[in-house]
Amino acid sequence: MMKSSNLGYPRIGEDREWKKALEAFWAGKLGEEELRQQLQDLRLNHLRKQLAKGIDVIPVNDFSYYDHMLDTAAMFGIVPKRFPYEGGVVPLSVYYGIARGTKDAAASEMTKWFNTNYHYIVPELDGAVPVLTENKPLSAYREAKEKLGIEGKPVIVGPLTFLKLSKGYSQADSDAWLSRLLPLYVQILQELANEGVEWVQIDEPILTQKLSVADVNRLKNIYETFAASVPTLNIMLQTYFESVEQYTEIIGLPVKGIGLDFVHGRSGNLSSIQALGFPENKVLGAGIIDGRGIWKSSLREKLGLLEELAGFVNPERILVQSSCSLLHVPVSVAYETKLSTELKDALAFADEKLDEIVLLTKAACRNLNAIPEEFQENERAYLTFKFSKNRKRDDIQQAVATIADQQLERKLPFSERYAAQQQKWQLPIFPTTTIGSFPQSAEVRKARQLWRKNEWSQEQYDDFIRKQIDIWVQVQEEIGLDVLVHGEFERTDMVEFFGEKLEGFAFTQNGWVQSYGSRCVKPPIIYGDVAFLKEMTVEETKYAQSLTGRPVKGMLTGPITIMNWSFVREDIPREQIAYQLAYALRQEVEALERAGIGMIQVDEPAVREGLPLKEADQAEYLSWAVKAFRMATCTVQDTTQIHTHMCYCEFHDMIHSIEAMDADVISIETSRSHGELIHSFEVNTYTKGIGLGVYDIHSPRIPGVGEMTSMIERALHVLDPKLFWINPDCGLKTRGMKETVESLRNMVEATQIARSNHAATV
Ligand SMILES: CN1c2c(nc(N)[nH]c2=O)NC[C@@H]1CNc1ccc(C(=O)N[C@@H](CCC(=O)N[C@@H](CCC(=O)N[C@@H](CCC(=O)O)C(=O)O)C(=O)O)C(=O)O)cc1
Ligand SMILES: N[C@@H](CCS)C(=O)O
Ligand SMILES: [Zn+2]
Repeated sequence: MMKSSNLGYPRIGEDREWKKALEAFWAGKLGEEELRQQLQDLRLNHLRKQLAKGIDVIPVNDFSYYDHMLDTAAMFGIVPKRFPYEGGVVPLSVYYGIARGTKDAAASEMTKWFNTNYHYIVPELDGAVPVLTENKPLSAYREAKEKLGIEGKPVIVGPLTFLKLSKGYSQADSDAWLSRLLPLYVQILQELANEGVEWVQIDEPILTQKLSVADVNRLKNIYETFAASVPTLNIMLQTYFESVEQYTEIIGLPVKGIGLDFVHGRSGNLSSIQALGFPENKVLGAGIIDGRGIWKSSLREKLGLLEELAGFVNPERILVQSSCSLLHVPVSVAYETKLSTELKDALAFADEKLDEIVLLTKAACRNLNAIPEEFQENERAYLTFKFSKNRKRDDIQQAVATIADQQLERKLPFSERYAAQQQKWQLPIFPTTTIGSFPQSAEVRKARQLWRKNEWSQEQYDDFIRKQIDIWVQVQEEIGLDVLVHGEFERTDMVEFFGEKLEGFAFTQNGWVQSYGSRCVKPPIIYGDVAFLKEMTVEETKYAQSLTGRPVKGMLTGPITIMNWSFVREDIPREQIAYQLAYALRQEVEALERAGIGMIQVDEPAVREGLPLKEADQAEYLSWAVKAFRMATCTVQDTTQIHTHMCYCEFHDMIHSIEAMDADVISIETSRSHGELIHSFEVNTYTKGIGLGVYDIHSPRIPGVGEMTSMIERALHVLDPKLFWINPDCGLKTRGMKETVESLRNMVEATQIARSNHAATV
């Protein structure tokens, strides 16, 4: 009999109870015991739900107090030396200190989890002596069994993925590190086996990337060690987000099951199975329901896929499951009351995906060749949406096709137009600026809530936003920043805001997804052709500019970021969606320019995240991503300065594409990654303006002048001082007013020191 399985369930809760509990705890409004109790209630609810839906193999230890990579590091006692830790179970204060920073110690780096908008905390191995501080998977297993009678499947981040995503060690030390970590993993697994655990899911998403010969040997060593140490335990070696590289080596590993993604890695994994078969003695975790998209599956098509797989694997040994953890999708469509029926019927969030898994498993168990009656409603809704006329705008498709064929270039090359811009703006050396958003205080959120509920008129709300702009323009002038921003107070989120104003988007009321820590986003849904309707940002930007003689930067979110941070339609190529967005944004860029705004920032923090995991697909993506950015920005005058911003990602493998975007100035995050990223932008590789992120905005900690000065000095060793700007790592929307002002004052002071140190040389 085929069985149903899940790889992970969203942590945040139906009403973001998780987020609220964490933030109340950090604010001192909830004690540790209460926090633990509330989170346990939530965790058990998630398990109950999966049980009630009929999932046979339910994951445990997929829950976290912040992030699963941080949990794994903490479980091994891997705590950076700058935190007060003397061994044993890592106290919650230290755990959250690593994630968020403390008064005395900077937070650990945070970066994107593969190609998703989820961010993990990067373990710092240097100086650590790993020990097993607690067996978290075992506690989670016991809890599910004792409280709910569930025979859970503990989920663990696999050793190779953990090691490859950690930092603070050299490649040459990889084997030494593995030999330290492996005994701890073995101990965890042995304790699980002794407890009678049936299945363990070991997540190794790193196997979707091409491994070196040495890493393949490490992989073999890891799983051979496990097989020898815990022969009775069924290990499901779980991969996701793409097809696996080195299929032959992977299926040859001595594990009981292998989980493959047949959604995002469908063609690669399927052709591997077709060409090379699948071992008779192994279970196939068939990830056929999209764990990171929101669209309903055609169950008929999925049953066909299962049938195909059953041609290679005995159906008795197939687990029907999601393609990855459901962490990346909202909890349930049930709470949506404002979507059109046609659209709502086409959606499946986590809970609905579990239903799809169960339905498919049942149908497959009965007869793989017969389409059951329960599938009829699914097929009707799926096809109604697929062929809906509400999704097409011929005029947009036409216009985009024409522009995409044009030469998308600024009139002058960078050096000439930058000189013209310098002439126009007369900025000092090392100009200071911020990334766009200022604190989204409780007051700002409250105002928006009142307006949304029609308790405030449009006029009242607009007045309120103008007052915020007044306050912050004045603050920026007082602090002495050179290039100001209006503060983005009118925006819920940098993507949601634009989606709300463009045609082709829909919005959920409760479609929240965890982005990092307690911070969630509500990605819009691009369901149809995208069209510009009316000016989106001109009013507020123009108003801010009217208050000051200093330049105010217009602030837009770029086409690739809007696309990558939305849930997008699957009936046309992503490239076309990007061009439609670029065409719409070009109209906004031109409107800002017409309104007298001479610096325009088009944020693209999500370009890296969209980079295909397979090297062979990357060049094509980068080529149309660059083209989309240029399409949005290339029509401005020479003296109009185009800025862009990127954060929390690796840049080194796409630096030439960033250069090709041809923005005049890029501001990047560097402080959270402790300055490592700056080397990607060294003088010889990157030749345009660079704003260095000199402090971490995700931490409540106020950075000192000294530490920012040394960061600036370090960067000036490798960057051209004439092209150098100074800014925080990212937008300041998550910070309070007091800490923002103090931090920015320190930043300006550090800039003044740098200016006097370098005045003679620039
Ligand atoms: C820059 N980043 C972004 C990413 N992805 C995006 N889509 N957007 C981004 O900005 N990815 C990478 C990084 C991740 N960084 C962040 C930073 C901050 C947040 C964040 O603060 N999220 C907020 C939600 C923002 C929002 O939509 N706010 C609404 C209010 C919604 C709400 O909670 N309403 C309350 C009532 C009001 C109240 O009492 O506060 C309710 O419904 O109960 C708004 O401003 O109106 C968060 O709270 O997590 C995300 C990613
Ligand atoms: N302009 C945005 C960029 C975030 S990546 C902000 O400042 O919040
Ligand atoms: Zn940013």
